[in-house]
This record gives sequence, C-alpha cells and structure tokens, in this order.
Amino acid sequence: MTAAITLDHVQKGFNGRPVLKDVSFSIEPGTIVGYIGQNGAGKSTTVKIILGLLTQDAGEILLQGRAIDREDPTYKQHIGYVPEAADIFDALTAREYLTLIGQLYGMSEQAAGVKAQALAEIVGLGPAFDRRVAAYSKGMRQLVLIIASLLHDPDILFWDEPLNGLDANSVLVVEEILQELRNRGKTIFYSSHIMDVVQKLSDRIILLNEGRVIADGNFQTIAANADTSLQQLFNDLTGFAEHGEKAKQFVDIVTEANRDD
Ligand SMILES: Nc1ncnc2c1ncn2[C@@H]1O[C@H](COP(=O)(O)OP(=O)(O)OP(=O)(O)O)[C@@H](O)[C@H]1O
Repeated sequence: MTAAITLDHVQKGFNGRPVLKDVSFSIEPGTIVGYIGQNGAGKSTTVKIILGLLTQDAGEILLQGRAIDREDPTYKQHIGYVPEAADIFDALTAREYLTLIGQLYGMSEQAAGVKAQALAEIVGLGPAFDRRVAAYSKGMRQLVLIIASLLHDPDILFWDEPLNGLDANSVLVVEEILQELRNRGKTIFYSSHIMDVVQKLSDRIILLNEGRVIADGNFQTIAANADTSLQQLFNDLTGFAEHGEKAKQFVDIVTEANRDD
C-alpha cells in the first residue's frame, strides 16, 4: 500500500539554528497519528514543510507516494489543514467564509454553501451560521476551521491542536469524527498537548525531541511498562522531572515581597 505521508531524513533550521535535525517516518493510509513534543520542538514546522508553506533544508517528502511539486499545487486538493493560529476573516459570516474556502477548492458556491451549512448544523453552529465570525467564541472559530479543512473531502488531514477551545461536548464529537474519518480510510496527522486525548485517540504516536523522533508506535509499543501514562512517558522521554520544583520557584517569586518595597 502506498504510504499517505513519508518524510525521509528531513532537516530544517532557522537562522543557522537546527530545529528538525533528522526526521523520518512513513504513515499508512487510515491511521490517526498524534505528533507530540515540547513547545518549540518543531511540530508546526514539520506540518508547514509537508504543506509546502516552508521549504526543508534537506530530505524528501512524499504525499501519497509523490514528491510535492510546489509549482503544481493540485496536491493540496487531497489535503485538509487546521492551522494552530485561527486565521479567519472576521468580517465574513461563517457561510461566506466557508463558501469561499469551498470555492478555492474548486466547489461551486451552491455546493459549498449547502455542505458547509449541513456540517455547521450538526456541530451546533447552525444558529450562528449567518453571523460574522468576529462575534464567534474561540471554540466556535475552531469548529469553523475544522469544517473548512474537511469541505473538499481530503484524504489526508493535518490538524494542529484540533481540540483548542472546544467545550467537553464538542471534544467528544470531534474525537468521534476523527475516528469515523479514519475508519473511512482517511489519514489524520494531528498535534496536541493533551496527553490523555493523544493516548486515547492515536493509532500511532510520534514523539519529537531535540529535532529527532525519539519514540514512534502505538501507545502499548512505546510505553515502557503497562502502568505508565503517556503524560509520564512524555516527561520521562523528554527528560523532564522537575515540574513540582519549577512551580514552587515560580510561585515563590510571585508571592515574595517586591524587592524595592
Ligand atoms: N519562521 C520562523 N523563523 C524563525 N524561527 C522559527 C520560525 N518558525 C518557527 N521557528 C522556531 O522553530 C522552533 C519550532 O517551532 P514550532 O512552531 O515548529 O514548534 P512546535 O513544536 O509547533 O511548538 P508548540 O508546541 O509551542 O506549538 C521554535 O524555536 C520557533 O521559535
């Protein structure tokens, strides 16, 4: 079976500082992959390189077995993307925004509008559909972005913190949507800092640390023993054992008398 996403020895640095030192993995279609790592590890950078928004310094990327041709953006028809920062046009209503996105993916205005509205109603955005996005809450914006990433029925989804700002009910619905998409053969590559969600949802977990993949597999495979949680494993593998001490130092400074008193 042709892999959905392949990265082969990808490297990327900024201003001479390496961020991705050597990243390789190959992902089968129909897989939910949780891509995790500390703040600044390079998760968003990886996704932006795969999407062609950044260029790698070295290494190769294949989507559905084909190298990305930046001159020919038709590969983007197969990709859906939820960015980390919700960059949506506040002046537009959800209907206008989603219709525009659908048209950018080659759908007719009519088809995009009908599909977007049907999806919006299911996730509870129906009453707000003709309101400007400027008046939306954080979670409502996130739902708009999720719909925008799916309108053209892509094969591969890249979701950066997809549950950002969602309430507990919406989290459950979106988790189920992810699994349903996977069951229909879609590949979902997402990053999240919510370790219990990643542990529960992912068929495969890839942990990026200091520019390299240091763990890759399903949770049972990468867990050192059956009693550990992904949170604990993450702390162990990234060499972090001082959260209590850091918190204490932080609050000591918050609560100490001002030095110039
Ligand atoms: N355009 C850029 N120019 C310079 N440095 C950048 C640029 N984009 C990212 N970086 C740096 O690359 C590193 C990785 O950033 P990236 O956003 O990929 O991390 P991340 O793993 O997604 O982090 P987070 O979990 O905080 O979202 C960081 O040190 C960041 O400052």
